[in-house]
Amino acid sequence: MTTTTSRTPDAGPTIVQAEAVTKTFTTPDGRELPVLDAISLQVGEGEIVALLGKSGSGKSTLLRCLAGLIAPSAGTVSYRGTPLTATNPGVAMVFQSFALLPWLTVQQNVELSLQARGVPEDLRRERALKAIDLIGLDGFEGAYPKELSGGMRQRVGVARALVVEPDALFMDEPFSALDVLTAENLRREIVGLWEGHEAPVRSMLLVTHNIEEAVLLADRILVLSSNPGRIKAELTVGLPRPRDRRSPQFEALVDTVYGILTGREEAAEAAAAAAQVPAVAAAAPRPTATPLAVPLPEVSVGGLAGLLEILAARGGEDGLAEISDELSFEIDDLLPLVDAAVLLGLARTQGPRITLTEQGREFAAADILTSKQLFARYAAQRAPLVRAIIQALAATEGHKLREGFFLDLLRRRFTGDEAHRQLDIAIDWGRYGELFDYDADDGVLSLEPGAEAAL
Ligand SMILES: Nc1ncnc2c1ncn2[C@@H]1O[C@H](COP(=O)(O)OP(=O)(O)OP(=O)(O)O)[C@@H](O)[C@H]1O
Repeated sequence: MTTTTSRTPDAGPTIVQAEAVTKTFTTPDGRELPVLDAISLQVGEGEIVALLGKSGSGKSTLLRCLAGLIAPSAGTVSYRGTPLTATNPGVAMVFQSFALLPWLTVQQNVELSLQARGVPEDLRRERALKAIDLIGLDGFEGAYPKELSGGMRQRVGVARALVVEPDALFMDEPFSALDVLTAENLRREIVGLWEGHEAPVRSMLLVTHNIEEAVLLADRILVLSSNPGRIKAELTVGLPRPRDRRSPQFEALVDTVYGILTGREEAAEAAAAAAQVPAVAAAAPRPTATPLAVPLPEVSVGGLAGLLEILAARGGEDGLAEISDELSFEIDDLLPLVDAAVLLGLARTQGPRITLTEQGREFAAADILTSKQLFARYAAQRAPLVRAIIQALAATEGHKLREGFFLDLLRRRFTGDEAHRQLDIAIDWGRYGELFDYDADDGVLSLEPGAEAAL
């Protein structure tokens, strides 16, 4: 499937273009992992574009393909009409991790980009000082990264990208390692520089998993779906800047994007309505769902129970924006918890609202023993990895298996770290439901008596 996106209505000529970009990685055991599927997009002069998607949807991979840091498996990336054969010459990057060299001063770090481009020393100095000044680091030219706060280090990251006066500034989660206030300040300053035409760039592409950040900054938002990443939706943000997070239009757009990100559940509801069965049943994984096709959301049982209790206390239904506001979380932080509740049939979502199901109400109100029994049933029936572990242990003499068996299977789809995380979550869920146990000393999983009855 090829997805082509349009451009912001008044964007100028195209700077970077992707045509049917597909990227497949090979996992350590030689399996193919499709991450991007035939993505086409354009970034034009005068626009800020945000790439939004859940963790693992391939946002960073797409950004790196567009920057020419990695080559697509198929499809083309062009810079001003010329297909890339190496690093994109029109792009400078800002990374989440700042990526500064600790043994160089602020000024030397900033000059580095120019040195790499062969700019003579006196011009390097002049341009670096200008960029440092622009981003508010005047007076810190001689400081080393370790002497700076996180926010100041990221300013150096931005100065180092701006100093080359790139056609396109690419930013990969640039604010997510910063505290809330520092991140907000830096966002506003970057938008200020963009609006005032002081930043020497013609376009920006921002990777983020933060919905509000995307709505705050972008002219256009591209939402990526996962497994593999495709462009699921494109939205033009027509709000005037500076944008007010509290305005009804802003909140409505955040809600819309949230609804798109959780569209999976809406599709299930539509299917359920057509089949006249309860939406929860339709939202549950089909019997064919495998642990590789339906990963477990990365949440603990405690976190999940917390969300359900909060919802129960709010009458069983509320808007996710309202819940996250009250808890001072970003709405995105709630997403894995919401995914887990939906996967287990404990809640359903409709656009930006979440509602407890009957099972969810029962679980939230249960005493600890009952909640363990209920959880065991939901996890065994609806969480594919938990189900697969019970079935595999039940089929083995002695009802024991080494973790390596499951890790090998998981590595067919996930990287090593992800495979371990998936198994850790399944063990957390299985232990809580007293379905199986895990001995960390010898890495062996064993079935608890009676666990098969939960299947
Ligand atoms: N070099 C690589 N080799 C193998 N797999 C990779 C490689 N780089 C990324 N992946 C996998 O590709 C998928 C997408 O990763 P990517 O970092 O692009 O997603 P993302 O949307 O940016 O995620 P996040 O928001 O968590 O940073 C993941 O499953 C990841 O493990």
